[in-house]
Amino acid sequence: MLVSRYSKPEFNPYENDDLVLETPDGPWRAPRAEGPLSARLGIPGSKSLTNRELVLSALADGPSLLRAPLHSRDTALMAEALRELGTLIEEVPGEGAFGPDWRVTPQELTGGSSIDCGLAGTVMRFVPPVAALALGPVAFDGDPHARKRPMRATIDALRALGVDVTDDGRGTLPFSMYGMGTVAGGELEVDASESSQFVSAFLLVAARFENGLTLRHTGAVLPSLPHIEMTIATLAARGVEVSSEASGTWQVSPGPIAGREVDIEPDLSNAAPFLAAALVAGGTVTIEGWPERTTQVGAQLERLLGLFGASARREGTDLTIDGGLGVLGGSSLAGIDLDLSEGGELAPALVALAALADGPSRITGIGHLRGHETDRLAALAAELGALGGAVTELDDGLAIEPRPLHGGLWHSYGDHRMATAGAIIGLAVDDVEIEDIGTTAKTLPEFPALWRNLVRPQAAAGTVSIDPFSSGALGLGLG
Ligand SMILES: O=C(O)C1=C[C@@H](OP(=O)(O)O)[C@@H](O)[C@H](O)C1
Ligand SMILES: C=C(OP(=O)(O)O)C(=O)O
Repeated sequence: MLVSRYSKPEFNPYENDDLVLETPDGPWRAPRAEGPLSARLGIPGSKSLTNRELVLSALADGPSLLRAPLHSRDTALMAEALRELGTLIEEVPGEGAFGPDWRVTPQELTGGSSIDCGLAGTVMRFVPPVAALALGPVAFDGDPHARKRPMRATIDALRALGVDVTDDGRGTLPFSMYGMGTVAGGELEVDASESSQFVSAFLLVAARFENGLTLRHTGAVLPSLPHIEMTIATLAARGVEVSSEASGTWQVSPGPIAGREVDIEPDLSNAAPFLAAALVAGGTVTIEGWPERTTQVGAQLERLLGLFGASARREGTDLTIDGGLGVLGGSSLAGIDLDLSEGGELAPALVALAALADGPSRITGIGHLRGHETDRLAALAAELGALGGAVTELDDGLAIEPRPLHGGLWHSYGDHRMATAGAIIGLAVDDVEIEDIGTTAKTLPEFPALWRNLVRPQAAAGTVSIDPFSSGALGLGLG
């Protein structure tokens, strides 16, 4: 089995001592908020956009430049997977505050490789259809828990397209396939009820199939629709039109995928714990570089945090969430009743807030979170329960009864969003320790440092204020 831990590339993108990456050996004591926040920060690039643009760049008819991409374990794994298939991906100096740009030069795709998917859904779902266009065998495996994530839809779809796949019948990693160098395409049925990524994966490569693709989703539910919209938008920007004549059906004509220069937006879902912190500690948190228009589901945070009682304001490219007095200052958080099927990746942060609210909450439409980095419904219920909370698993979600919480060890299950949910609780509850905070490197290696800055009291004002990334404070240390 391939098991890799993420380690930052040799370059040090940060000229700011506040952003030294922390990788504690033992549990990480979650900082307690000591007063209302007045924080301002930038967030590294979107995982979902970076990994889509890497895939599309590898399939394109010319070179691409990804500006300010995310540098994290999931994107490093994607870059490595595409390199394994022959793509040239180089780091080049750029303007981004969190690492270099990526120049991608597509090459003929070649097999004869092993792909480490880590725990990255985007790698395990997006890369196999690309490998179908390579000539030769390609093996896929990942972390121990990755072997529990649903992959049957990928395996079945590859076979339906005529690709030879060898697996053990469990519908998970590991499996291997034999790419024939070309795929005819045509009609394809996919049950994407367990993950929208099964749809995105085949749409991303479909223009390279000889006959294009008509893909029909057959399952009863389809989660994370904005992520499919994101796939369609990234394709459109490269000249590939995806049409949809009926709900759950998409058509892609064969044709070239254009190389392009693209600015990667900040990861708005990774902004969730930072914005949520304003409701817990009180005061304001401002995220810089918030896009005016985006397909990222994190854009819904303005509305979703409003349900708990926050107010939001946009000034230029800043989004500010104002948590008023916050839980710690004595204001109450409203309980919520929410169908979150569109934005399941926001659930851990929202569940943490719900556990600190004044009334009960129900978050539904997220049964598919059982197939995420861990079974997030079970993990959230267990970890909040262990701190004195009362969280009940529903068929497709969670019911949360706020209770007084106490400190304790919060397990991360190798899941970045479990770790950051624990950090939200730790703002308000003494002695919360996060087991394996390093797992945040999956999408945000800077999390521990950014979080510490967030809650660091500002001596003079008695509030915290961080501004490490504005006005070019972070230059690249690349010569
Ligand atoms: O396509 C993508 O980039 C993603 C789609 C969603 O997956 P699911 O549909 O499996 O929830 C989301 O939760 C995940 O974080 C990223
Ligand atoms: C579900 C997630 O990730 P993945 O891309 O591994 O599916 C997530 O980041 O919340």
